[in-house]
Amino acid sequence: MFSSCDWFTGSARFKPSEQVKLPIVGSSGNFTSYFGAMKWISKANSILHEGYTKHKNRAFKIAQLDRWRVIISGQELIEELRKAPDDNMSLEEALGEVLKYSLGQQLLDNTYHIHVLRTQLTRNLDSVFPDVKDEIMTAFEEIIPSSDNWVSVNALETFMKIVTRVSNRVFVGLPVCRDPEYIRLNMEYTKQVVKVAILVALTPCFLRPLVGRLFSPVNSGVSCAMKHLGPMIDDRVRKYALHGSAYPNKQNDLLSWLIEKAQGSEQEARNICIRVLAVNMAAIHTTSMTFTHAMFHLASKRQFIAPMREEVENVIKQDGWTKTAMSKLHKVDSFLKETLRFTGLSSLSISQIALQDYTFSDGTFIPKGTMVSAAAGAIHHDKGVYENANTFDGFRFSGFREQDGENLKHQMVSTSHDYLSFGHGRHACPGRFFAANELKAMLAHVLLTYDFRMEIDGIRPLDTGIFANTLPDPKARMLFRRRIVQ
Ligand code: HEM
Repeated sequence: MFSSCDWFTGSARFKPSEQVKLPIVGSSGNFTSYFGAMKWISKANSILHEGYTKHKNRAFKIAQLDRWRVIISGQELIEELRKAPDDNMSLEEALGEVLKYSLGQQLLDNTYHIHVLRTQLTRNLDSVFPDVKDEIMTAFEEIIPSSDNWVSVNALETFMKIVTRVSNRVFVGLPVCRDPEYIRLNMEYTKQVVKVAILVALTPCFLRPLVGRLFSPVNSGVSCAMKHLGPMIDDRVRKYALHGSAYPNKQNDLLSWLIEKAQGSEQEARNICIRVLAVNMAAIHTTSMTFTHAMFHLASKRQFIAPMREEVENVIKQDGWTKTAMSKLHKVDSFLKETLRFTGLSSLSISQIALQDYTFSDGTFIPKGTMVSAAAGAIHHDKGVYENANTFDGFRFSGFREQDGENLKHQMVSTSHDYLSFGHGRHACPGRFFAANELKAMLAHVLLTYDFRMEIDGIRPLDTGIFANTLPDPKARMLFRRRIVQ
């Protein structure tokens, strides 16, 4: 039986799998565990569901090509995992396992950009909202013109372009956020990093550095980003050095916030570009796939359209297009949260690697070097956790929010041990407040501006499962036309 990371020759720091004394789900013999690991690529969701059904609220292990992964569920274990200190259980280490080869070690060694997202980006949501709204209106009108005739578009690609523009209005500002080459760079960079990460996961450990060197998109991505951002960064760094943080005509965007927080060589334009690309990577695919999933649900379950339109019209009439208005869109928020519950992007969450041997309070022993994750997808579809869990109920959470004292708990951004789409705890997604705001504004705009339907009317396209991810059909098309108000 293979040990963690002995996919041909593993790293010595990982202990043999026999020390992970847990029930196995899937195959277990020497040959069959590799077979089981191959099955993980296309059948991860059903393997996880089987494991959860048999071992709910406890731990089990599954075979992956390079290691065993321990899967946990239940309030106690999940709360314990999220509270475990970073020098015991590490997200960076888990991400670094593959991303260090595709994305580079520098981002993992210094994560100040995450702090910037948690603080400046989130605090500035109010002040950047007019830009977000302006970019949503302009991008939609240019990319999906609201004509009297139906216009057919590839949904995922179209939404990704719009999300890239809108996000980058706040990341780097005008005019770069509208530059087609810059948009393509950010869309392709992410795809390339994910492809290389998958290639790395399928490669024997000793060859991984070589695969990273040959295929990592970092150098070419940074060269292209420098063309668009380099002179702007140099100019801002100069002004910042001369006048301090309140220099004249300072733009209120991620680029400025990064420059202010960067220390030493991190202030060099090339290094700032690496951070901007990394934030785009975390933001664009997650947000655009979530929006695509939501639109596929909405176009195939049309009963949710009229109540959300009414809500948006009422709230905008009262508060205008503002961040405050977005926080009052309870039905829209609920619909997006239900999308993340029902078709979450990943069936796993809060993945961490044990940096030291760790024993959970129920006695589950996790040897150093073991990857541990929570069974998010299975929890989200557990009838014991969510009533009618296998039914998409767009207003499930807005209903709860009407009850006394329940308002905040059921917001899209509120994480918990049974809602894990943004992770949970210290490392919960730092961009989720921005993402929720952007997604709500986009959905509200679409509801008021367009009539829309699936190309095959009323039928939600099938999702694709790869590893533990649930991706919306990348080929599916949607039709849009100017909304006819009845
Ligand atoms: C609907 C959209 C999004 C979803 C579903 C999502 C989901 C997640 C999840 C599940 C994690 C891992 C948390 C954990 O393991 O505990 C994460 C981490 C992260 N997300 Fe998001 N995310 C979204 C949007 C964004 C956006 C818009 C940004 C940036 C503006 C962003 C930046 C990040 C970063 C930097 C991390 C790593 C955090 C760390 O290492 O501590 N995400 N996200």
